[in-house]
Amino acid sequence: MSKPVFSLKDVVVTVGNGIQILKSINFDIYDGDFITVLGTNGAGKSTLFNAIAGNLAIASGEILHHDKNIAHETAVKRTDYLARVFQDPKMGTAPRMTVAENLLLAEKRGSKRTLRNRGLTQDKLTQYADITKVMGNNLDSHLNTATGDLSGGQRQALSFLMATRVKPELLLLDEHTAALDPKTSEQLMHATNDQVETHHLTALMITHNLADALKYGNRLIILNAGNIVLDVRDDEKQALDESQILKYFVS
Ligand SMILES: Nc1ncnc2c1ncn2[C@@H]1O[C@H](COP(=O)(O)OP(=O)(O)OP(=O)(O)O)[C@@H](O)[C@H]1O
Repeated sequence: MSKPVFSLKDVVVTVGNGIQILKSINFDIYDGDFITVLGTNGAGKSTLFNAIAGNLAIASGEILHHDKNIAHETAVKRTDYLARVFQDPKMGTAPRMTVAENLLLAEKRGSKRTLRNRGLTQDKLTQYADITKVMGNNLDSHLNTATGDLSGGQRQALSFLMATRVKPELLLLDEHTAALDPKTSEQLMHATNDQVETHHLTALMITHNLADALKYGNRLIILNAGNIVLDVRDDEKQALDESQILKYFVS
């Protein structure tokens, strides 16, 4: 196996009273891994994402990005190579800007973000119509619509496209379909999987949907009480069923 893109080495996160909410987490993320992340409420899934993204300081350990320890890099610096989509459709998009303007802004990830030179040429609009169309939810008809006027599903699809407009080395999907109705959620999940496969994205996806966690991705991680209690890939993951997974959901 090639070298990992990211490695977590003995990562510990504590809160004020010294309680460890992540306890010596170790795992490697390889190029093209699509890892579904499960665990009970309070298991530490969001904390893990916050630690990787730099929104939460780690107490000890290392987070390596191509062998460089980034544990002390700011969250903003880490957006040069990481992107995240949140559960809340209101996060990740600017509500008063149009869909096209948000996509243009997303192209500036890693460089200074400004819309001074808006650059929304006809070519760009055609390109944006193509990339939004593949999400399959009519977002392509709303390129000039203010983002705040979109449905939750369209807004999440836009957040996804923005997070991947400049291909991140790691995409963090933080229950990104959880706030949507079942049909819209399933539709976005399909589109997500298509995009991950088409663009060979490397992604971690938190979900409480066991069926999705089993169906999608090449690898599955289960967290419990701040520990990784299961980390399986490929055939071993394929062989799992929901009842086997539920055994790891102990509180
Ligand atoms: N800043 C904080 N201060 C104190 N406790 C915290 C803090 N952040 C998280 N915790 C606690 O750490 C534990 C892990 O929380 P976390 O949000 O990572 O869990 P989770 O697996 O994402 O849960 P959920 O599925 O409910 O979103 C919880 O017990 C939570 O209360």
